Amino acid sequence: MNQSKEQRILNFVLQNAVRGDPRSVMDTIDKYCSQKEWAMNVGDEKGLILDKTVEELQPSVVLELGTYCGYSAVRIARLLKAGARLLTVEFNPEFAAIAKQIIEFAGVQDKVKILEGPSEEIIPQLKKKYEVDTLDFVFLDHWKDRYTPDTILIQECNLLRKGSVLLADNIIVPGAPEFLKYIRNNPRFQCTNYPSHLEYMKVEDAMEKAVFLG
Ligand SMILES: CCc1ncnc2c1ncn2[C@@H]1O[C@H](/C=C/CNC(=O)c2cc(-c3ccc(F)cc3)cc(O)c2O)[C@@H](O)[C@H]1O
Ligand SMILES: [Mg+2]
Repeated sequence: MNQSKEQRILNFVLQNAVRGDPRSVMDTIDKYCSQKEWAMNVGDEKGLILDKTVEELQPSVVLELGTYCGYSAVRIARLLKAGARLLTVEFNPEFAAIAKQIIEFAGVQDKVKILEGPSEEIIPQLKKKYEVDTLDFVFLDHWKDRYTPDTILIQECNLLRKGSVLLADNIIVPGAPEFLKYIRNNPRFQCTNYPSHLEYMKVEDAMEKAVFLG
């Protein structure tokens, strides 16, 4: 049975990155996906916006929706302070297995927990099953039509506090028009747009940051 693209990305990391070095894992994935096979990692340009948001916030509890191969999980986890943790949600078992190996190879596994399943099932379990009080930071990068229902569900589950930050990828491409309308018209969020480019391409994309006002 021939390999998947994600399996090829994993193999390229195992053969070319430096074990225990998150930066080398990120650079190796970016190299493969810009030179060999495009893949939907947040990439190094939008990744910088993600880095700055995490560094500014110094979050203790982070939720990521859409692990995929674990590129942004490594990106986020490498910046987390001692004791801080990233919960990342992925419902495709093959992608979860690949992400687990990439996260472990990067050496950030102690800060990351992959929660396998659909976000609408996982989010209501965060408080009781995963001992979350509130989320300091949420990175949305899963199916774009799930951004809005999951943002509503996160609020219904009382998982946000004054100052919690949401950061959404792909505001232009593939686009999340319904989310943008929802979040920008919601008085409980203060929004900022960050123009950038689609990972590994010269196509325009953007990220949207939304601070919960409580
Ligand atoms: C049920 C809720 C739910 N629960 C748990 N896990 C879930 C989930 N919904 C999805 N997942 C997982 O998340 C990842 C999906 C991510 C979806 N991302 C894009 O579609 C995307 C596309 C482009 C692009 C493609 C083609 C182009 F031409 C241009 C741009 C660029 C980007 O940066 C992109 O993020 C996968 O691992 C899913 O298994
Ligand atoms: Mg994305």
